Amino acid sequence: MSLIDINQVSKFFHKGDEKITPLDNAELQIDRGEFVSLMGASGTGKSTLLNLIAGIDRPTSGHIIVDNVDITGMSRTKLATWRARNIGYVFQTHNLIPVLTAYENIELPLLLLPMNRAERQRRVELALTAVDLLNRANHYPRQLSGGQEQRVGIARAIVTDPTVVVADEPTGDLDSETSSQILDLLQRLNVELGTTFLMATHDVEAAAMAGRQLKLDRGKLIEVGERTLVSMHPEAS
Ligand SMILES: Nc1ncnc2c1ncn2[C@@H]1O[C@H](COP(=O)(O)OP(=O)(O)OP(=O)(O)O)[C@@H](O)[C@H]1O
Repeated sequence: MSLIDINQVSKFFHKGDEKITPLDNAELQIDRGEFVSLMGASGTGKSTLLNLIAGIDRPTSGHIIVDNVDITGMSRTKLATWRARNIGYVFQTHNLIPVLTAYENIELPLLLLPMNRAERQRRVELALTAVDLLNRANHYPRQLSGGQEQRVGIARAIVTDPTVVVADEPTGDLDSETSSQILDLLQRLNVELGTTFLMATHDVEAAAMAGRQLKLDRGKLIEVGERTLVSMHPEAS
């Protein structure tokens, strides 16, 4: 069975008299260890899809199953706990807390889990090492470059070893050189840690580096091009 199963999912919004349908009986299956990119014109519903998979929003109809758990009918409280364990979220603007150091920002999601301090420290140091920022652990966001801030955002997303990392325009705020460094980092984490990624992007080159490319068009998810082996972690089943 797939790691993520989007089963006949629809999502409607009402804007005044207008009914908006970002997802219309959409179908998608993602396997463990895949790196999937998601393109689509502005306003087609990419963020909506990521938010549904992350349990931040709920579908109007259909089912979302993540790692054998149907999250569609979960209560808000259960969903919050589930999200803390299973979802890493990378934002366009990294959303770091300015009064916390890089270390403390990365530690934050672990405080929601039953975990002692020593284990938290071990995980934060591993995540800092993974994004090559161990020497910036005690810096505040304002003391970091844009690319470093995004690397802290990525470390915060992977620190819980989540089932899936959703990334919404992770390079949208960065210059092209820093963008390609961030994309290299995401790809390395996918290969080395086996992390499953779903990344929404407007950047054709960023999308192309994923092993599997999707496009969201009129409420449906369409496969673009061939699926390559790069999208599959060698140890993934
Ligand atoms: N909470 C909401 N209430 C009403 N309409 C919404 C809500 N959230 C999103 N929408 C609408 O749903 C559509 C899809 O929005 P979404 O942000 O998912 O698109 P997107 O593809 O991520 O866009 P972009 O590439 O510009 O970030 C848009 O028309 C948006 O205005």
